[in-house]
Amino acid sequence: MIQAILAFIAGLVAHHGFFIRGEWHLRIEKILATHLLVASLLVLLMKQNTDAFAEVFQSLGRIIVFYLTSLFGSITIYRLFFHRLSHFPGPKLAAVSKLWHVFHILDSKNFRFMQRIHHQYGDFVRTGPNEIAIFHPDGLYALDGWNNENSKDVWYDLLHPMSSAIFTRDPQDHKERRKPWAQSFSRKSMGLFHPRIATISDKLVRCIERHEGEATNVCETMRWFALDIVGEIMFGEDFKMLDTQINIPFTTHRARAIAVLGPFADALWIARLAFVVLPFSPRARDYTKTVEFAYSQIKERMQRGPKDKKFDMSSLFIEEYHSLKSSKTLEERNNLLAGSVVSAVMAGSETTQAALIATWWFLAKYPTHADKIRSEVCNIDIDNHDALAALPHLNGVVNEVLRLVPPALTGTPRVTGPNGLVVDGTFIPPFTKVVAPRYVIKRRDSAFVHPDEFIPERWYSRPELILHSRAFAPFSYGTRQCLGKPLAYAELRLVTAKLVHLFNVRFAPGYDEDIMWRDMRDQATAQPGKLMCVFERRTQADSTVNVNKGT
Ligand code: HEM
Repeated sequence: MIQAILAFIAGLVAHHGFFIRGEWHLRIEKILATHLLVASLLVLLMKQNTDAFAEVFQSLGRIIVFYLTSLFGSITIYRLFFHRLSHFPGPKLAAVSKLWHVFHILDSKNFRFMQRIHHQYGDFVRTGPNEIAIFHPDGLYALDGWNNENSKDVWYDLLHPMSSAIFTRDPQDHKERRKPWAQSFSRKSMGLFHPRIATISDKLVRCIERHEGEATNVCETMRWFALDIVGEIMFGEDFKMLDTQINIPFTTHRARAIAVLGPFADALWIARLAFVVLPFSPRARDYTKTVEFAYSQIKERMQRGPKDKKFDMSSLFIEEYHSLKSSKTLEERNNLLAGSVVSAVMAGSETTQAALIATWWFLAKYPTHADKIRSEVCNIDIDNHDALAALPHLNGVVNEVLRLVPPALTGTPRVTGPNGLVVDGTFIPPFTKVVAPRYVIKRRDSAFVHPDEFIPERWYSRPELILHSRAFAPFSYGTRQCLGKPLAYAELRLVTAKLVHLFNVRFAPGYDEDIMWRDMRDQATAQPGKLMCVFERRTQADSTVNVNKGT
């Protein structure tokens, strides 16, 4: 009996003395080890009083049951009735444990799940024990707008111990780490990159021409393009995927590694626990291989120097690596270098790839928009980025795609500052995890008229269809906004303009156009489902038809 009482008290102490305070996701190994150690000590102690192992393990089992009952009982009661978020609406089980959310998004469809939650519970919903999802159109600005006090959530320890501008949670470090990225995408650097992006877009054209008139796997082709661009910009040399039309092994490892993020991104400790317990599991190996690939590329680049003396992002990361020699250890610098490369490869390809796939879905579905772009590009130099940036319909299409399929579908969680956060009169207490699900917010009818419809004109000739411009923000706001935005826009404009100019596009015969939506996964970035299209080279006659139609 005394054992049971002590175990019960230990459960209460563990909750109120430890788990209720601070962050534990990075100490999961220690928590596990400590519990195993205590259990072993208990076995040794009990073994002194009896020789019967069965009796010892029976007692241990009883202690564990009492300990866990009191620990989780205390957690449940506290979270349901005494937590400062208990007055927010939301599913009761979500308030008790994040596992409830994880269970509902095992299919990696968090963006759809969040939409259902919003419809059921409104603008501010408790989606986790210490988490509020903000669906109000002001949500994105409230999280990242200028002068906000919010910080990055534990999600950003995803690559720990690796780090980068994207993943560092320390505001001062973040400021410093942004510098090489900002320089990479400055006007001057972009001026050097534009001709190289144009060269790779020509490779894309040739790649599509090889399958002209046949069904093209758009997801695969756009993945090759996006990764070849990253290779070129990052290392001064593309991965030759458009040339060979073969996936490098990295793509498979990466796809399997990020699949873990679909259900577990918001419960990072589960993924960490699984990696600790099963370090040789296929998923853990995929993650390791993904990181190893990125690291091997940068090490090779360090040894060989810049390719043909071309400027690349690596030169800035390598410069940063050397400049930190006196302030960081070798291990820290290696972790920063590897983290920066992994971040660049992921952020630079997964996002644009998703937007490009969605672009071809919309243009195959609504060919009149392709015609409108054609009429804009027929008299300009398509490789001239400034000229493309000035075309209203082209940019309307790009923005409308980013609105309806934001490459960061949900994500970018924050923690409110010491003064909490007020959004539309609702006070969210200090140190609460907050998330503003992009996909849902961008489809709110209080933000956009006919929110589910594809209307590129809203971005130039029909501004009355935008009710709440702050709900857009596909690249986020403020000091944490996307640094790759100039590169992303350059790719999206150029590929859309060039392919539309040269090809007619339609869905492949027999292709079910719902598949891209139905199979879309939310794995930190959007992973659209399969898209099969036919690209047919345009002839002079096509152009004449369009001119006659006045498109
Ligand atoms: C359509 C394409 C893209 C979209 C929609 C997009 C979106 C975003 C968003 C929403 C964030 C904020 C993330 C957060 O707070 O955690 C972000 C950050 C970032 N993105 Fe992008 N991105 C795109 C392309 C790119 C590209 C091509 C690169 C460069 C290789 C890039 C580099 C970055 C970096 C470095 C950050 C971190 C900024 C910071 O925290 O200071 N992105 N992006």
